[in-house]
Amino acid sequence: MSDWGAPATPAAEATNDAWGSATAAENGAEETVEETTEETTEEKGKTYEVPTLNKDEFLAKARGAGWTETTAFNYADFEASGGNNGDWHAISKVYEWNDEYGDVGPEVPELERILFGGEHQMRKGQHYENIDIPVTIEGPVKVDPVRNFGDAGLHPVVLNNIKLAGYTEATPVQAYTIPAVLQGMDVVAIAQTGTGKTAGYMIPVISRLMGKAKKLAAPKPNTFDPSYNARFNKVKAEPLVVIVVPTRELAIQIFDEARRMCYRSMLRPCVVYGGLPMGVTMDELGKGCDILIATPGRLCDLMDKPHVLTMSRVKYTIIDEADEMLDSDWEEELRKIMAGGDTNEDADHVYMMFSATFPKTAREMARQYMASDYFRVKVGRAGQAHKNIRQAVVYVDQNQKREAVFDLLFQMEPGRTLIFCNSKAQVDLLDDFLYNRGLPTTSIHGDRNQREREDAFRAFRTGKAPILIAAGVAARGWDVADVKHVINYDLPSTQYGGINEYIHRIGRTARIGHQGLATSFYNDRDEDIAQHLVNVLVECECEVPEFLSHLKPEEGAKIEFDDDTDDEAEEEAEAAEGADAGGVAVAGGAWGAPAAEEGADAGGLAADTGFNAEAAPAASAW
Ligand SMILES: Nc1ncnc2c1ncn2[C@@H]1O[C@H](COP(=O)(O)OP(=O)(O)OP(=O)(O)O)[C@@H](O)[C@H]1O
Repeated sequence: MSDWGAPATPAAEATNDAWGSATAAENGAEETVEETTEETTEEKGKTYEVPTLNKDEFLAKARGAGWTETTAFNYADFEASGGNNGDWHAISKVYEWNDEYGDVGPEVPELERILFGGEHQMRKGQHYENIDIPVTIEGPVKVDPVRNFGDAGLHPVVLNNIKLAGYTEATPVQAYTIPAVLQGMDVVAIAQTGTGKTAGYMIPVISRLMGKAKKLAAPKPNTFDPSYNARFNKVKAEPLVVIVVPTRELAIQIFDEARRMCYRSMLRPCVVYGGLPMGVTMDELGKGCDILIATPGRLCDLMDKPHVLTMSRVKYTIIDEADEMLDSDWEEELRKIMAGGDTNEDADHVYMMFSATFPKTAREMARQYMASDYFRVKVGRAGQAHKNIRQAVVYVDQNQKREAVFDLLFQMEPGRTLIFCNSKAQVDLLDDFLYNRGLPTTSIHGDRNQREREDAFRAFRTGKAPILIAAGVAARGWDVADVKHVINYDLPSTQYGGINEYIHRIGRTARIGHQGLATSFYNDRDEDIAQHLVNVLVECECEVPEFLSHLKPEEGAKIEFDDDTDDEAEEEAEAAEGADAGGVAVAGGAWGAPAAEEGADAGGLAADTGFNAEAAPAASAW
C-alpha cells in the first residue's frame, strides 16, 4: 500500500492525480485523470480564482477540509516571561550518572518513556526497500558490512538503546559506518536524506567510549549528592566527542539522538547553539559534558573561554551536513574547530564527515582535514533523491503563487506540510496570508529569536501547527515524523543553493522508508535549475511536466549530472591523467587517498562484495 497521502475530496483526487501518476492508478480514478491532466499538467500559468470569503468563512472552509484550529503565538505570555520562558530544549532531561552505579546505570522508566516512547519518534516505513540501494566503497580500506546490530560487537547498553529506539536492522550507510568507526577509522559517508546517518556515527562512537568512559572522561559532579549545588559545583566541559552542525534545530535533534544512545551510560550529552542564553549554556556545560553537539559560531565562542570548555580530551570530531559546513561561509570556524584551540591532536583522534550531498568544492576541502586512509562510503549517487519521494513540478506564475499554494493545501488530505520560500520576508508574508485564511501555520527563519524558533519548531513537530513555512537553508537535516508534503513555493535557484538545496528540502518528507510528496512551483525565473531538476525527476522515475519535457534526456541515454555533485567523469579523467604521468594518481578518487603504489592499477579501491555493495570503478571519485 502506498502512503503518499490520499486526496481529501473527489476534486482533490483529480488534481492530485495530475501531479504524479501513482495515485491515479492506485485509486483507479481514470475518468477524473483524463479530465484534469490537460487542465493542470499541460497548462502554463493558470490563473487562480480569488475566493471571496470573510474570515469566518475561511476558518469554516479550513475546518471543513480537516485542518486543525489555528493557534496564535502567545506574545503576551512570551513578553511576560521576558522573552524567555525557560523552556529551552537544551535543558531537556538526560541520564544523570550517580557515582554509586557500577559500569552500567539502572533503568529510569520515566526517562525511558520520554526518550523512546514519544509518539513523534519515527518508525521505519513500509517502503524501506527503496532506500536499500547500492553502496560504493572507495579508498584503500575495506570493512565487512554489518546488517544486524547484534553482530556488530556493540556494547550491550547501546544495543539495548537501539532496541528501545525501534531500530531493527542497520540501514545501508550504518552497515558500513558502524564497523568502520568501531575499527577507529576516519570516515566520510554520503547517503540519501532520511537514511539514518546520525545513528550511523552516534551508535559506534558511544559504543566505543562506553567501556572506557571512566578512564577517558573528565570528572563530573555527582548531581545525586545532597550537597551538590549547581552554581558552586560547576566543572569545565571536557568533551570526548564534538559534533558540529550548521543549524540550531539540527543541533537539538542530534542532541535527542545522543540522549537516547547515552541512556544508562556514564556519558553525558550537551547541546550549545547560538541564541541560547549564555547562562543556560554555562549551567549545562558546568554539569559536565562528554558528547557536545554544537553550531559552529557558539562552539568557537566557547573555545575562547578555556575555563568553560576545553577540547583537549576530544577523541571524535564529527561534521554533519559536511558540505554545508565546508562552504566558505564557515571556513574560518571550521578551521578553528578542526585544528585550532587546544584540540587533542593524538594520532587516535578520529574525524568524520556526513552528508546527503557533497559537491566537488566540498570534497576538495574535506581532503585537507582527513587522514590519508580514511574510509569512504557512498550510498547511491551523491546528491541523489530516492524513489519514496514523489516529486511534482507545477507551472505557477509569480503573482499566482499565493492562491496556488492555498488551493494546493485543500487538494491534499491535511497533514504535516513544509513550505519553503527563498526569502525571510516571503516567509512572513505567506504565513500571514495563510493564517488569515484560517490555516494552522507557523513559520521559522533566521531573523526570529531563538525562543520563537523553538516554539515554532515544537508546534510543527507536535502537530499543533501542521503547516510550517521556512526559509530554505534552515531545514537541512530536520527529521520530523510524518511530513506528508514539501512545497517549494520558491525553487532554490543557484543563488539559494540550487539542486543540492532542492534535494535537502524535499528530503524532509519520505524518511526511513515512508513515502511523501514534494510539489515545486516553477516559472520562467527558475530556468537555471530546470535541467538539474529534470535530471533528478528522470532518475527518480517521476513525471516530467510538459513545459520541461524538451530537457528530458533521450530515451535510454545516460543522465549527465553536470551539477558538480558527483563529478565523477572529470575527476576520473584527472586521476587517469595522473596515473599516465607516472602513477601519481590519487587512489580511490579525489579524496586524498594515498597515491601511486595503491593507486592506478589497483585503483586503491576496496571493492566491497558485502550486501548491495558495488566495486567502485578504478580511480573513480565521488
Ligand atoms: N536502523 C534504523 N531503523 C529504523 N529507523 C532508523 C534507523 N536509523 C535511523 N532511524 C530513524 O530514521 C530517521 C532519519 O534518520 P536521520 O535523521 O539520521 O537521517 P539522515 O540520513 O541524517 O537524513 P538527512 O540527510 O536529512 O539529515 C530518524 O527518525 C531515525 O530515528
